[in-house]
Amino acid sequence: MSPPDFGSRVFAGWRAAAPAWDAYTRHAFVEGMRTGQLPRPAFLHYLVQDYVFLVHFSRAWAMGVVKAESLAEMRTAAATVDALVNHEMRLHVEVCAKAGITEAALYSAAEEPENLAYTRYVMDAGLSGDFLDLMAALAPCVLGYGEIGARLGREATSDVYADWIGTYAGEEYQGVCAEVGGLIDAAAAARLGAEPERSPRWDRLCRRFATATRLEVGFWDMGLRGGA
Ligand SMILES: Cc1ncc(C[n+]2csc(CCO)c2C)c(N)n1
Repeated sequence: MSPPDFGSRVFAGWRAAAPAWDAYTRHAFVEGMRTGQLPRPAFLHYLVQDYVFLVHFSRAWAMGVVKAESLAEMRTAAATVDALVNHEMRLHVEVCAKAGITEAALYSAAEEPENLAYTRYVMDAGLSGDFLDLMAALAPCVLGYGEIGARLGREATSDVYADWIGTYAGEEYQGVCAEVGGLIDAAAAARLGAEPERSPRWDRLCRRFATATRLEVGFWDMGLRGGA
């Protein structure tokens, strides 16, 4: 079965040009969640780092509010900041609390280099570019988890990581992906015209997306290391 495009032609084009896409979405860490074989210490290490990741990722979406050039772009970016800081980090807080890790400990966790590299890369894409550059750096994260969640929702053979899988396989998150897919296509059309692939900016946007995808692979690698 071919992976979902979330209604976005631009995402489909960026994904096709990202050599590391399968290494990201079919990483051993993901496979470990699918089968339930992922060691718990690796998952917890990932989750603590991911909490800090989401703090900085929220800042990046807040930059989307700053860089927006329409009210629709501003609304989606502002709603995502709200969803992230007020709702989505709850999974992390609740799972970690059961393992005796407090939210204060999460907030002050030292960032692993792979984590630091990824979030600051995304921030820089927004700082040095426009809204669309920022979206190209954010897209692998948002839509990649949508793709991984949808597949694991169908293919998981264990319920050990059902909370995580359910978060991203669920209708609510799949709806977020469709919204972000629409936002990306509209943002590209507004800036690059009806055939974005023919724009002189296209290759650079593909490279941004491909780099963020490589950084996702590094993030999973870092997670696995935590189980050692
Ligand atoms: C390393 C890493 N990559 C992607 C995500 C997924 N993610 C990040 S923000 C968000 C909500 C919408 O922006 C989602 C689904 C993650 N948690 N950690």
